[in-house]
Amino acid sequence: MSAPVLKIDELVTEFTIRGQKVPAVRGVSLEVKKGKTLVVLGESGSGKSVMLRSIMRVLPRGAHLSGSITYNGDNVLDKSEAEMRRLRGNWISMVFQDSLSAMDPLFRVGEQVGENIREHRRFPKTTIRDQVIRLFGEVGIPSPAARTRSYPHEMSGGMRQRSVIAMALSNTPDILLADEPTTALDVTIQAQILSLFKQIQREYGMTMILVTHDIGVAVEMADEIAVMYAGKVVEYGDAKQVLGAPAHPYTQGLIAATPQKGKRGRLQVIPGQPPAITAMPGGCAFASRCRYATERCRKEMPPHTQLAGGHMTACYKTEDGQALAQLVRQ
Ligand SMILES: Nc1ncnc2c1ncn2[C@@H]1O[C@H](COP(=O)(O)OP(=O)(O)OP(=O)(O)O)[C@@H](O)[C@H]1O
Repeated sequence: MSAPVLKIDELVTEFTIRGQKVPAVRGVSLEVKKGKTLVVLGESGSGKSVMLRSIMRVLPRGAHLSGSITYNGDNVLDKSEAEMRRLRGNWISMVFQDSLSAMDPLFRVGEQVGENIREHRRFPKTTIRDQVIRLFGEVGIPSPAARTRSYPHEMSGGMRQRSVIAMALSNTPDILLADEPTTALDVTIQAQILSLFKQIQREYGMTMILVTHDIGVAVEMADEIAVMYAGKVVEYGDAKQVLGAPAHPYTQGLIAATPQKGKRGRLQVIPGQPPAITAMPGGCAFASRCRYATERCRKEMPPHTQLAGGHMTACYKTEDGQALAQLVRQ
């Protein structure tokens, strides 16, 4: 089995809200293997983006990080800001949902991609220009040489997202972090961008962490899946296991709420809302929405239970289920 390229251990990310430290990420441990895609799945507000931004250390002032994020044997959290600048956009790159705000409206897109190369490499101007044109061609932008001279607002959403991807790839990073990279795009463009990611991954052997709330994207892209709820990973494992035999009631609910090909009938929406980070309950944060919840779930946070094949879940139902299975076997 290949070693993890990136390993996150007990990551806690806190914000200061009205003078109080409030965690948005509450002890996340994850790893991603070379050339593989880890999809982080969960509803809005579950802490997916904050977790991804914690890896890059691009968080608002006052945010506090603890735990460890190991990349190339070093803890990213121990690096100086100068070391982080060398890492960002060079070894680890990020693509955000909103391509318009990812680009400066005042500069031509080609210049912005070129600038990202110049920041990290001492290449002559003409080499950089050629590289930008090559990158634009690679990400499927038609007439790449002409397009490098466009301003962001002159491009369609899909083309602009392609140029953001070109920027993220410009220094052939080891790891690409993508935060809802297709959410703002219409369905056909979404499919094109996802297949572009796959193609790039094959060609560059790149490792990816992709954040999404869309199970369809997870089905399409994931080697492994981490399901996040209220700042914690509640289920983690091989994509086929997590999607095919979801163990956590939240994952089961997410899947039941997703339209499936060839299946008719009403979708089962998960009732209620996730708790706000300022009002986190003591036990399992999903308990108030879970039809299996017991008193114990409301009082104590269930520990991680290992299932077969590295599949993990944090739910007393599974733990009790396993205990029952053991009793039956005895
Ligand atoms: N700068 C901040 N200050 C205070 N709270 C924040 C800050 N940024 C994010 N949060 C809170 O942290 C929680 C997690 O947010 P996050 O953006 O990671 O969720 P998400 O799962 O990525 O959802 P979405 O898909 O809506 O972005 C939310 O409750 C959010 O309000």
